[in-house]
Amino acid sequence: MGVFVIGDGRMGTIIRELVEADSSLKLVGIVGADTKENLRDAAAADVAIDFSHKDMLPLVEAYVARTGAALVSGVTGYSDEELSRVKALGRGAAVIHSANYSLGVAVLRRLATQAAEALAEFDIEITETHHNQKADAPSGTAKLLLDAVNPEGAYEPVYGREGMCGKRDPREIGVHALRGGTVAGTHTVHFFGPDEEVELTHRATSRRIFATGAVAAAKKLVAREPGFYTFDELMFA
Ligand SMILES: NC(=O)C1=CN([C@@H]2O[C@H](COP(=O)(O)OP(=O)(O)OC[C@H]3O[C@@H](n4cnc5c(N)ncnc54)[C@H](OP(=O)(O)O)[C@@H]3O)[C@@H](O)[C@H]2O)C=CC1
Ligand SMILES: O=C(O)C1=N[C@H](C(=O)O)C[C@H](O)C1
Repeated sequence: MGVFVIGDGRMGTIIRELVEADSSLKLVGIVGADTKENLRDAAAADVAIDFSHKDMLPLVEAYVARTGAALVSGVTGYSDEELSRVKALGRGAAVIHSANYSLGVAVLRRLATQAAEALAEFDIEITETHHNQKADAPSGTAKLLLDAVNPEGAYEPVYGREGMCGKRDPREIGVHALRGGTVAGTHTVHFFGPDEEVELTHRATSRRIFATGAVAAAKKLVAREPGFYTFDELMFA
């Protein structure tokens, strides 16, 4: 199975190592920011794995449209419009986008939904912590968890608080980003009730878990018909 890796940073480098170490996979190519134009006439692969940057999207769209390669996208920081464009690639190829390819976060998402249903009167806040090189905030995973506890959009997200912001509105969910050091990614969903608190935390101790999950998703995706798939559909169905 031929794999084209898009992005040669922290994630792209690990994915390249995993591909090169797996005898069932063949590295067709890899591009980063300074070599991104190579994607315009790059060789076709069975699957492209994209952990680059939102600004790479037009080149990724062109590559998938030209080659029909399946696409595993892990890029975060997309606008709603850009995310719709990623999903639209599913009309011609098998496509998955997930803000988090770890099995642990897939389970955390389910637990968060269950807790939010059971603790309907509790105040919910989401905190995320990442390394000091992260480009986007809040993390894609924090947004994923926000959707998990707020599937109908009934609550209003509040991104940080400062000044005379007044008492907390029961219909808001605070989302807070911490940045520092080399933290691979920690996410906590807090449920605050009267005299009690529940915290659900996922702590990545290496970004290798995301790369492993993305490669596993790629192997499953290449067997699928064109369409847009979720991580849950591919890995747990
Ligand atoms: N879904 C998941 O499970 C995970 C998702 N991510 C996401 O993956 C993405 C990459 O993360 P990470 O590897 O840590 O980031 P890095 O900054 O280490 O790598 C990003 C890559 O994109 C390139 N790039 C940067 N800016 C641009 C640009 N404007 N146009 C084109 N290419 C660009 C970089 O090139 P150069 O180095 O030359 O700048 C590099 O090749 C992020 O969006 C991150 O949030 C990360 C971990 C897990
Ligand atoms: O940039 C990162 O590092 C990560 N990004 C993803 C996100 O934005 O949720 C996933 C993971 O937390 C690491």
